[in-house]
Amino acid sequence: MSAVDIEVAGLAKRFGQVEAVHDVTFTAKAGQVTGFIGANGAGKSTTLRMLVGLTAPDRGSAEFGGTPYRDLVDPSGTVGAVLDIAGAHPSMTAVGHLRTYAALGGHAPARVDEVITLTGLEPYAHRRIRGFSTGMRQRLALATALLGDPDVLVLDEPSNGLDPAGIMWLRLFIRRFADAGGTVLISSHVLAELEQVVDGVVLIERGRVLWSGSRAQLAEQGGLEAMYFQLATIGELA
Ligand SMILES: Nc1ncnc2c1ncn2[C@@H]1O[C@H](COP(=O)(O)OP(=O)(O)OP(=O)(O)O)[C@@H](O)[C@H]1O
Repeated sequence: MSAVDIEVAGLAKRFGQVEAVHDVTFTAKAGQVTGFIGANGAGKSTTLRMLVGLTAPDRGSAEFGGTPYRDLVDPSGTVGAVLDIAGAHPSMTAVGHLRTYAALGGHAPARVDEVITLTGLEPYAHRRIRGFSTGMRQRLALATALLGDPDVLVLDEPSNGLDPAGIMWLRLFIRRFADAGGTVLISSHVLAELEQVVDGVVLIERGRVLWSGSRAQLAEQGGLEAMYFQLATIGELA
């Protein structure tokens, strides 16, 4: 695994009257899990989509190891993103879906079995996606993102729909990924769940970074929940 930091500088995006992302700057370091937190509508998904070129920013930049996503030589080998779990065709099986994406991405067919094992999809591998629960879809989306054996994972609310065992499994998975040198940027509303796994946190509110810091700095603030409610309230009043 190569060490690839994510560097975001001055990102901004407006949709008509809505300033979804006003000015977002932060770094997510290799070997660390960085939590990206904020209220509904704070601008998390828009920021993550701009990182991987799905939404064009009005201003600012996002780079992976110094290179914007669009200029990466091996995009799927550098960044795996789980941003939207609705994309799989309902009549395909999980294996069929992964084989298609492996072929499209030029990945070895054997990688399909590897990602199925990595994400615990074996029991559902030959079932049609139509009947998948949200948790199964999350695992399939993660498996798809892992096909290229990326150095970086960008995950938007990946624990939505996962049962308690699934949440525990995901936490262990991303911890191991970061401990092996990978970079993880993960958004969530569920503060308690993130607190267990993050090395650092970026808090956004109304499209601006309100606070960012390490796990140790977070502890000085009394933990994630205390910091969040203190600062998010200040942000609302400002
Ligand atoms: N394609 C779009 N067109 C118009 N407005 C949009 C679009 N995408 C996002 N927005 C608006 O931009 C703001 C930020 O949305 P975004 O989805 O980035 O927030 P979020 O922090 O991910 O929220 P949530 O936690 O609810 O997913 C919201 O006001 C949203 O309604």
